[in-house]
Amino acid sequence: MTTNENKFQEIISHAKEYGFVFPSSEIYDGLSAVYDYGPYGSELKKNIRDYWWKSMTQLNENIVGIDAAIFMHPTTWKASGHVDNFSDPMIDNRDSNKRYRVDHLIEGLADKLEDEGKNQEAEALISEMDRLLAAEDYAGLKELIATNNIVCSISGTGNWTDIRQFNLMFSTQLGSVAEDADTIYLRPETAQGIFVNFLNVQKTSRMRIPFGIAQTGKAFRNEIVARQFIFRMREFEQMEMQFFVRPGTEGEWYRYWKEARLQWHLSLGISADKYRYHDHVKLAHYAKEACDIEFEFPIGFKEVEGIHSRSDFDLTQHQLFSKKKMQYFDNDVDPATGKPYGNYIPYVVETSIGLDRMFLLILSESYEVETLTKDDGSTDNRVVMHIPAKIAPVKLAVLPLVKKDGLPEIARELMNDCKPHFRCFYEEKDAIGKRYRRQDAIGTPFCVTIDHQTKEDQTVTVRHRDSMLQERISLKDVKEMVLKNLL
Ligand SMILES: Nc1ncnc2c1ncn2[C@@H]1O[C@H](COP(=O)(O)OP(=O)(O)OP(=O)(O)O)[C@@H](O)[C@H]1O
Repeated sequence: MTTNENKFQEIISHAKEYGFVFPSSEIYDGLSAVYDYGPYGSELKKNIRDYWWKSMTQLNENIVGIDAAIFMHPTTWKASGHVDNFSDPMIDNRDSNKRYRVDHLIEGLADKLEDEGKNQEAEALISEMDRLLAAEDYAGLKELIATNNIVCSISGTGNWTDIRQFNLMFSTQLGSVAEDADTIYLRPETAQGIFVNFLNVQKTSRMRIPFGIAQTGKAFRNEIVARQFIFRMREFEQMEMQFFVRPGTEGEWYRYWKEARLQWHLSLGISADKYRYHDHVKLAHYAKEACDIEFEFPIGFKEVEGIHSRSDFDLTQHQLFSKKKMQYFDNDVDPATGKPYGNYIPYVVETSIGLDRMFLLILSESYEVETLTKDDGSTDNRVVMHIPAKIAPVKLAVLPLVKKDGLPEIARELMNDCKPHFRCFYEEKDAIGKRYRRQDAIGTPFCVTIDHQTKEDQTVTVRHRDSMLQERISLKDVKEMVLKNLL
């Protein structure tokens, strides 16, 4: 295992040990690529979702939110193209019976070439793969796998089947009697709930173009190669925003959101050199332009968010299949004609980020095993999660130094004062150093210790997670100090 793979495994263990993420139904040995979030994980996940929601809806007056159902009329998915097109080319190894996504198999070789410093060869391989995928040339792709001697990691052989398409949607039955029941799908993306509600939202919120609709919620994909922890799950959560614009302005809005979304990531204090854009060569069936924002996970640079210029594809399709007009009347005057722009189907620029992937990004970026040198020269390790304060599961730990002498009462009073404003944690048990370490491991940015001096001068010790520096501040200033750091 490489150092990075080790780090990834350590993060997975840490996430479980400290109540961030558990395998789903673990007592039955888990369910592949499905995970549950524990006490600290569910707080962190909620905080990331809230941070996204606020930045999209509260800070943009022209973006409103919705919360659409997971089940949708089955025709939705015919109109959107998912029934016919939402599939990945797959290939099976005849000796191990293991199934691979073709792009993952080829990317695996490209990663290996990059590790060996053969960057040009890796780039050539990826660009040839993109070309063949765009042309849907499956014989060509199989040939590419063969000429590059790509073998199955289990059997070690290149005994491959032909490449086939595999649809990723989960289906189920709506209705109680099997014969009458309709096949419906668990939504594979949240976007379609926005498109079918486009006019409901536009009319009720009296939005004028350009405007956006944001939504967070579960999506389901029967991923064939589901691995890498919460990076690729079968049930996951998306945070999507569809921005409706006048045709002809989509290029400028695409560039705007491409930049704005990267800035959102950087606003969490994550270093810019951990990010890069990946512009798509092979475009999805609806896209005019598309790119991914990639982050350097311990398993390499990978997509965390997609920005897609989707043209008027989705609304046009829904108009066609539902026979309901999906048009907008624009009474702004076109300077070229001197007349209103009139009726049209808006173009759409979408930003789509996986909440679980963003969660993994935060874990990967925050996790550190620090070696500390003690006064006597010996060393010790501390595991610390440098989670940005504004999304940390717990913001403040309140720790009376001892369980007596009136200190718990003062600590409880502070808890009661802070609790309504942010998540606090109270603990009396164990030596103070041990308590600090437990808070480091879940990423609590501030610990406050109430000691005997507090009774005399109303001051407390604040201990900062990242620097481990301690300072004495007035008891009455604690709440404001924390709040200031959450902005
Ligand atoms: N199986 C999954 N598990 C977790 N998150 C996912 C999964 N599929 C997609 N996402 C998240 O949703 C976002 C938007 O979905 P989109 O359809 O653009 O992904 P995608 O391009 O199909 O992803 P990938 O190429 O990794 O399969 C992705 O950037 C990712 O963060």
